[in-house]
Amino acid sequence: MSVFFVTSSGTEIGKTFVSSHIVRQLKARGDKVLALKPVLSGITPETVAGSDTALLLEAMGREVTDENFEAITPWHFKEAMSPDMAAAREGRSVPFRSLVSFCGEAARANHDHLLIEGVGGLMVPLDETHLVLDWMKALTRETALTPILVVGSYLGTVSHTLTALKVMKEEGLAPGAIIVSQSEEAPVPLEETCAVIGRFAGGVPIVPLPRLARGEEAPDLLFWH
Ligand SMILES: Nc1ncnc2c1ncn2[C@@H]1O[C@H](COP(=O)(O)OP(=O)(O)OP(=O)(O)O)[C@@H](O)[C@H]1O
Ligand SMILES: C[C@H](N)[C@H](N)CCCCCC(=O)O
Ligand SMILES: [Mg+2]
Repeated sequence: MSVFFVTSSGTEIGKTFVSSHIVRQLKARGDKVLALKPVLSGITPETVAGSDTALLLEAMGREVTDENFEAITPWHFKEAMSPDMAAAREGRSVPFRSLVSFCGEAARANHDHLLIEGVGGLMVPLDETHLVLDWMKALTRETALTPILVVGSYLGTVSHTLTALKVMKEEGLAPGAIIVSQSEEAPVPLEETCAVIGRFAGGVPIVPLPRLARGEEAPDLLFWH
C-alpha cells in the first residue's frame, strides 16, 4: 500500500486536477486505488457536480451518489472558506482526531494505493489549533506517507513553492515530488519555472504538467515513485 497526501502552496492550484490524473493512471495499471477528500468547503447541493469529491469519485469509476460522496468526504461545509471558518459558520468544527483516524483506517484497508487530497494550501487551518500540516504530521504516526506538493506556474510561484518546500522539509514531510501544474496565467514558460524550482529543491523531483485540454491525457505523474 502506498499512501499519497496531495498538498499545495495554495488553493485553486491543481490538487484535484493532479489527483484525478494520478488515480486514473494508477487504475490504468490495474491497481486498486482509493481517493479521499476528507474535508471540503464551498459545497452546496448545486455545486456537488464538479466538486473535488465528484471528480475524485469519477476518476475512481464510482457513481456520484450521496452515499459515495459521504464515504470519501465526511466533513463538508457550505461556505467557500478555510475549513475552520466554514465549519464555525455552521456552529461546527472539524474533529481533528477523527479526521486523522479516518485517514489512518483507510490506509490500513485493502487497496494498492490511498490518495488523500488536503484542503487549500499546506498552512490552511482546520480548526482553532491545527493546520493541514499538522494533519499530515499526525498521519505519519499512523502510516508511512508520501507527500506530493502541487504548485502552479503563475508569476510568484517560485517563492511560494520554495517556502512550502522549506516548511515541509523542516517538519519531516519532504515531498516525494513537486508537480508544477501550469497556471492559466503564466508569463514564464513552464520548463523555465521548473528549472528554477529544481535548482533550489535539493534533489526533489520536479514534474512539469502542461495546461491540458478537457479529456487530454496527462504525462506520467508518478515516474519518480
Ligand atoms: N494543468 C492543468 N491543465 C488544465 N487545467 C488545470 C490544470 N491545473 C489546474 N487546472 C484547473 O484549475 C482549476 C483549479 O484546480 P483544482 O480544482 O485542481 O485546484 P485545487 O488545488 O484542488 O483547489 P482546492 O484548494 O479548492 O481544492 C480547475 O478548474 C482545474 O481543472
Ligand atoms: C474553498 C476553497 N476552494 C478551498 N477549499 C479552501 C481554501 C481556503 C484558503 C484559506 C487561505 O489560505 O487563506
Ligand atoms: Mg481541490
